Formats: sequence, structure tokens, C-alpha cells
Amino acid sequence: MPRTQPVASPGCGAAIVEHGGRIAAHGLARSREVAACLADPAWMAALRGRRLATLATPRGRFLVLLMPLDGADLVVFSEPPGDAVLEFVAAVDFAWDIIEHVVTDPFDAMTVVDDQARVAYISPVHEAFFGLDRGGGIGRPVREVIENTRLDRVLATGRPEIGEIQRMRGAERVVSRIPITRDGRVVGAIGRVMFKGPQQVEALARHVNALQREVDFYRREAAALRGDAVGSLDDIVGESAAIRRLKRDIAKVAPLDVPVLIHGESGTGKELVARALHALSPRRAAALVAVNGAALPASLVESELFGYAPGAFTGADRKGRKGRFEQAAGGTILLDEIGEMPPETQAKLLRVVQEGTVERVGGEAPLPVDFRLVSATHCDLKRMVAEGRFRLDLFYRISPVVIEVPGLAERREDIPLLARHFLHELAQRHRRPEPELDPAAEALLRQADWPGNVRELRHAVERALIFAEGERLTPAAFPDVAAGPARPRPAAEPQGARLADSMAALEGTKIREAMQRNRGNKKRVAAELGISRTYLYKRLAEIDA
Ligand SMILES: Nc1ncnc2c1ncn2[C@@H]1O[C@H](COP(=O)(O)OP(=O)(O)OP(=O)(O)O)[C@@H](O)[C@H]1O
Repeated sequence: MPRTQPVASPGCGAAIVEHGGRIAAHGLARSREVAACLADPAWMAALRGRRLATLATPRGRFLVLLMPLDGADLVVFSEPPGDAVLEFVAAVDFAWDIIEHVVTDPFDAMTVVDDQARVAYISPVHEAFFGLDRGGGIGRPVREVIENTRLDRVLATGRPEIGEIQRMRGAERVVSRIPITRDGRVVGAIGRVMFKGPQQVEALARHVNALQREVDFYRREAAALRGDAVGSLDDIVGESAAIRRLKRDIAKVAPLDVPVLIHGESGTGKELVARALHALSPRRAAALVAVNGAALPASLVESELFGYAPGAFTGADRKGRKGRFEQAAGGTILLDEIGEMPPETQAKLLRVVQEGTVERVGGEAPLPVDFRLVSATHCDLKRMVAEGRFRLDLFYRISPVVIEVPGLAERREDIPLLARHFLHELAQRHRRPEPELDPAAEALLRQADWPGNVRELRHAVERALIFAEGERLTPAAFPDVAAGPARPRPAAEPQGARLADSMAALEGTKIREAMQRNRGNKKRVAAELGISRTYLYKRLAEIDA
């Protein structure tokens, strides 16, 4: 009989119960209540039948597992991993058999990966399908073992993927990939594949899936053609801290009726931000009208923005035409590339923004207009104001709130996510199977410099998809993407400002050289360079700073 005494670690224990009656107990198994159970032949017989059971003791409820040995039984006691497991085992006499069924079911194979995306378990039927020996995949990176798997992605995103189609060994299967969390942390993932299952269900699932994607695609396409302001935070792909912050800012600002200036490098998604601002605002039912400041021909600015009255031009629409501000009535107007608008247009815009009215060309009375103003630019407008290239009064009017959109270089962790998002979307558009992005290609895209930001990445993915051969995109599919040291990035500034920068740098060098030549004699330096002494002092102060 076991000695019964207080145990140091009551959380678990084990005992070997010999069929002859001898018991060697450890940990929890040495406690009085447990020892009594182990010594009770009826209790042991019931446990042998179930293999997995629960035991209620004054210390709590425990899971009990029996493993038959030669002439003895090994009985293990353990704290349960969770109440649901306890309840399941307590309620179902054949819990063991169910677990066995789940892990070996030939119609619903299972793969389990750990938090490093290494294979922890594969159902025997799945192993056989991949030509693996029993246990042959264990411990290996799942990508090496299972074709087209995305279990590593599911680990990274923590998001389940249900009912997806996966191509394996030339056949398409319906799969689900589910992250498993413990205490809020993803500790692994399971993949399930309807292996042989009813073929109809599989085909149906595939069909529904393809239709769903197609509907999504055409819905977006139609919305874009209608110029609808559909958009939402979900359209902004990315999980980096910078993107999460951006989304938080958008959600905060959208419901307020204040003008917003969106600033960011070219191709960072400023238009998406504008659409989300509109979609989350009380004005969402009305239109979002976009005006591109860089594309407005000077001669048409007025009629385009403010419309024209009936009979204003010979040959013009007799009834007159609404301008963009009138079209945006009750909605939002997006003044895109506002930094590119010439001074005369800026003056006209200021009037509209200040007075809330527009005057149609050839019209008599100003018409009140009700719009929410959103502007976007890649220019440094403050600097343009300082240089006299942008009106200060207009700047104040358009920028009570400024939203900064981060460049791709500041959120490289989003690159794989964006690349896969575009692969998915573009594969639908070009009606091509969606290829996998192989890890080396993913690494290349992550490291590359993207002066054109998300737009450039999208183009690179599109080119790769169109020219791709096979089901996998390797680095060779991205011949124009340079790995390693960054290519020179064009600043988020128009050409004029870059020229100004280089002029300033050149001027600094000339001044420094002249100062050396003339041993610091400022009078001589000013004379040599043909500049005033006051200007020289100013530039020297800037250079020293
Ligand atoms: N976070 C994102 N998620 C998904 N798509 C994005 C994202 N950012 C940009 N894109 C896509 O990249 C392309 C360029 O984005 P967009 O036109 O909004 O950029 P922009 O900042 O307005 O550029 P520009 O200043 O050159 O007009 C679009 O196809 C857009 O859908």
C-alpha cells in the first residue's frame, strides 16, 4: 500500500499499480483520497475501460490518464488544461476514443504546428498522402512538409482561415486553418483537410469560395466605376503599429466635421484614408468627390470645380453644369495633390472654403454648398508656405487636423501581408490561380526599398503574377526588385523643392570653401561670392546649426 502523506506538489502525480496489488505512488497519487481510489479494484476497472477520466478531490478536480503496461497500469494525474477539457472528459465515457478518432480520422486529416511553425503532429492518413514515414514530418518546418500550407501565416496573423482551397499533390482540397491560443498568446495552429470526404461538399465549398471572391472583386470594381465612396478601415491592409495608429486616428477624426489634411509619400494609400474618413462619417450616404489638383488644366479649373450657369458658353450644356463642390453636396470633397494647385486656384479655393459658397461660371448669385473638406498631399506644405509657394490662409483652413500616412519603409512588417493581399486580389482579376509567395521572395520584398511605396509593391506583385510560371513565386519573379542597400528615395517633395535643397547644399559648400580660402575674412568672402555680408552671416549661422 502506498504511504499517505501530504504532497509537496499537489498539481500532478503518477502511480504504477501492479495487477498483484502493489502500488508505487508519487506526488498527488500519495494523497489519502487518491490512494484509496488506486486501491479500489472497481475504480481501477472503470478507469481501464475509459483510459481518460476525471477525479474530484478536496484539492480540486484532476484529469486521470491510464496507460496499460505489462502486468501493471501507469496512472497519471494532472491538473486540466482548462475547464472545457475537464467537462468533456467528465461527461463522455469514451472521451479517449473521440480524441483518437479526431487525430486519426481518414476523412478529416489534421496537422498541428507549434508556435515556430514546426510540425508537431500529422494524422496518419495525411502522412501517407505525402509519402512520409510515420512521424517523418515531426519537428520539421511545416512549409517543407506540406505543399501550399499557410499555417505559418495563421500563426503570424492569429486569424483563422476557414474553408479555403489548397492545392496539394495536384488535387484541390478544402482546408481550415485555426490558430490555437493560450492566455491570449498563439501557441500553435491546427490545419484540417477534408481529405476524401463527400466530393460534392468539397466541390460546393470550392465553388462558393470562388464566387465569394468574385463577388467581392466586382463589388469593389463597380463601386470604383460609380465613383462611390465605399471604403472602410478594412481596406487599409497592415498590422504594424503605425497602421494601427493610423486606423485609430481615422476612426477618431471621421465623425467630426472638421477639415482633414492627409500627408504622406506618394503611393502610401492617402486616397484609401480619405475613403475611410468618408465612409465612417455621418456623410457616408452622400458622395465622395475627388479632385486631382495636379491633373486640373488651368483653363478648366473654374468650370470643373464650380460648374457653369446655363448658356455660359456657346456649345456648352444648355442647362449648365454642377461643379465638383456642388456634386459633393452633403458629402465629402477630396482635394488630392493640393500642393500642386497653382496660386490662382488656391485663391479660388480659399473663397469657397471660407464662405461655403460657389459661384458658377457665368452665374449670378453665389450658391451655398455643404461639404466636408479632405485634402491630400505628398508635399511639405509648411515649407511651401515659408517659401511663398502655398497660401498660409488656405493652409490654416485645410489643416486643423493632419493625418500622417506612414511610408512602407516605416512598416516593413506589413510588406508580406500587402503582397499576399495583392496576389489574392490580382489573381482574381486576371483569372489566374493564386500562386504562393515563397519565403525567399517574401524576404526579398521585405528588404527592398520601395520609393513608390504600396503602389510600387502592387505593381511588382502584378508583374510577377502575370509572368509567373508555376505555383510559386520565387525571387526570380521579381527581377526589378533590388535587394540590399536602398536605392535613392525621392523625397516626399515636388521637383522644385528638391532643386532648392541641392542649390542650398551647393551654396553651403561654396561658402565653406571661400571661408577657408579667405581665412575666415567675411568681407572678402562676401565680395568674392557676390553676396551681401548680412546674407553671408545668415547662411553661416544656418550652416553652423
Ligand atoms: N494599406 C494599404 N492596403 C491596401 N492597399 C493599399 C494600401 N496603401 C495603398 N494601397 C494601394 O496602393 C495604391 C496606391 O494608393 P493611393 O492611390 O491611395 O496612394 P496615394 O498616397 O493617394 O498616392 P499619390 O500621392 O501618389 O496619389 C492603390 O492601389 C491602393 O489601393
